Amino acid sequence: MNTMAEAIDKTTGAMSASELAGGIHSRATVGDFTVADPRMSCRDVDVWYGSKQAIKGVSLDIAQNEVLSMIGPSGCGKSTFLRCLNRMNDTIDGCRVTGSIRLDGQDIYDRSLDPVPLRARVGMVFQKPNPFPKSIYENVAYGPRIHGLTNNRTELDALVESSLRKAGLWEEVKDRLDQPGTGLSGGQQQRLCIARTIAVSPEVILMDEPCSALDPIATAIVEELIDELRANYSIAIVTHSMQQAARVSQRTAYFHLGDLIEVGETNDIFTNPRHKLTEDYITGRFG
Ligand SMILES: Nc1ncnc2c1ncn2[C@@H]1O[C@H](COP(=O)(O)OP(=O)(O)OP(=O)(O)O)[C@@H](O)[C@H]1O
Repeated sequence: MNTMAEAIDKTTGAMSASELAGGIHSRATVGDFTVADPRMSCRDVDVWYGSKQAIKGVSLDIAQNEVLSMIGPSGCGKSTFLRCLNRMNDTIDGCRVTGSIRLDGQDIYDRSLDPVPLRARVGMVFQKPNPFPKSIYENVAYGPRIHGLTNNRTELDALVESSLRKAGLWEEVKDRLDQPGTGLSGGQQQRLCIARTIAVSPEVILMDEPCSALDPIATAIVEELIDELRANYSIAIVTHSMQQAARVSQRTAYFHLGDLIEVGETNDIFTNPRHKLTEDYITGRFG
């Protein structure tokens, strides 16, 4: 719990009534967490694993056509917050999410909303490439098939091709579409997973340390791809690499012990952090 003096010191905006009354459970975020034209809007999001609070009152927008990176020391809640954005936390026993998360204005936690189509609209790419034990073609075709996105084999073939092209993998696999996805290199497998995500027409792509299992060359290819994908999607990426955050993202959010400490233009965060905790982290004094 912060002292009032600390809380005021860390606050750029007005303090809420509950904060003034001493009921502070989260640190106020430094920087503007809103954007003019949000694709996703999160407000006062708390996440609990049983009695342990992993995310504390986080508010954050994700813009159209931006890459937002989420950084912070291990255990600060980056992945937990990312998983809230497509209700992946629903699958974890004892995990409870409160607050509001909207996609194009729609509350994604509304009881009437089916999380399965939501996870097509807000797709996820994981740390370790996880192709299905099926052919390259089937890895990409699976989603469109279960979501009924195409009417016939010709349309499905075209969708598989366009998804693999957008993921920058088509030229490398077009002559072996019937071979197992698991037979590709790590970097190719990750691009296959990105193609699989793209195939179901997402609006947002969540990436949880997508390059941590890749070598530097495969990382560079995926980073280039992330930049290209921004033209069509909103992307939120969790990364341990500050260099990667600086290379791929336009805005950066710094988390610490479940709080969103600071958010702003990536360049500003890395060259002129406003919060001491952000500065300590990016200068390597912490984390
Ligand atoms: N399934 C779970 N059950 C209980 N606690 C969990 C679970 N997943 C995460 N936590 C806890 O929630 C907190 C935030 O974890 P999270 O994995 O979101 O952090 P992170 O910033 O992504 O960490 P890292 O960078 O190490 O991946 C940690 O204290 C973690 O131990």
